[in-house]
Amino acid sequence: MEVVIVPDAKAGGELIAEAMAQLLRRKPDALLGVATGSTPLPIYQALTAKVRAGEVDASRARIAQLDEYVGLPTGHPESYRATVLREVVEPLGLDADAFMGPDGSAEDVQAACEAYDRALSEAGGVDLQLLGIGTDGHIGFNEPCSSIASRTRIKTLTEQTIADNARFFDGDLSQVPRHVITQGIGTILEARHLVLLATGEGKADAVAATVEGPVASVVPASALQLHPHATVVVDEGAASKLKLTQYFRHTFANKPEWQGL
Ligand SMILES: N[C@@H]1[C@@H](O)[C@H](O)[C@@H](COP(=O)(O)O)O[C@@H]1O
Repeated sequence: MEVVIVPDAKAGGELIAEAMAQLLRRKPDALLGVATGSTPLPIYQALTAKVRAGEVDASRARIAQLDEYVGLPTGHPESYRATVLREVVEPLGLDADAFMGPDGSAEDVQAACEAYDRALSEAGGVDLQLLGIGTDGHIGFNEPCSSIASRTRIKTLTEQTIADNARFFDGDLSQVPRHVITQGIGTILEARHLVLLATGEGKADAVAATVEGPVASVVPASALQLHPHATVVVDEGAASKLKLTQYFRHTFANKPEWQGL
C-alpha cells in the first residue's frame, strides 16, 4: 500500500485525476469505478478540467458505480445513480450508456446485486476504483464486520452512517434509506488499482486503522492491505494520526516519475 500525503483536498483531487488521465491515455475505454460523498468531488472537477483543456480524451471512458441506496424512487436526486450522472458522467461529456450501476429500485434486490457483479466481470473488470472512507472505516457501504470476501449485496446502514449522510437529506435522519446495495469488499478487491482519498481530521482515526492497524473486517478499508496496488491519498488532517508519516513523505518524494501513482 502506498500512502501519499498531500497539502489539501484540491491537491489530492489533482493527483488522482492525473492518474486517471494517464490510465485513459493508455487505455481509452478504461472502466473507472467512482465513489460518491463529498470527498471525491475535487477529483471529478480536476478530471473534467483536464478533459475540457484537451489534456486527455475521456470520450470512450466507462463509469461504474460503487454503491446505491435501496428504495429511493427512480431519479431521486440523492440516489447515487443520479449523483454519479450529475457529478461525473455529464461533466465528462459522456452518455448515460457509458455508465453502469446496481438497480436500487429493483423488486428482487438480491438478483440485482448478482446481476451487477456479473456485469462488472463481463465489462472486463474495473481498472481503477476510487474510494472514500466512512468515519467508521467503511468503503462503499461495507459497514464494520462486512466479510472481506463479500460480493455485491444488500446491507443495513449503521446509525453513524445514517447520521453522517443525513446532510444530503435536509438533515432529516428519517429520510435516509436504511438499506443499500454495495459492491462487496471481495468485489472491490478485484479492481486493478484501488485509490482511496480521505480528507479532514474527521477521517484521521479511520485512516490510521486502515493503514497501520491489522487487516480486520471491523475496519473494512483495512482490506486494502490485501491488494497489490492500493494507493491511499490523505491530506494533513486525515494523516494526523498516522505514525509513519515521515516514511510516507520520504518514499513519495523519492518516487521515480515513470512509476505514476
Ligand atoms: N457510500 C458512501 C461512501 O462511498 C463514502 O466514502 C462515504 C464518505 O463520504 P464523504 O466523502 O462525504 O465523507 O459516504 C458514503 O457512505
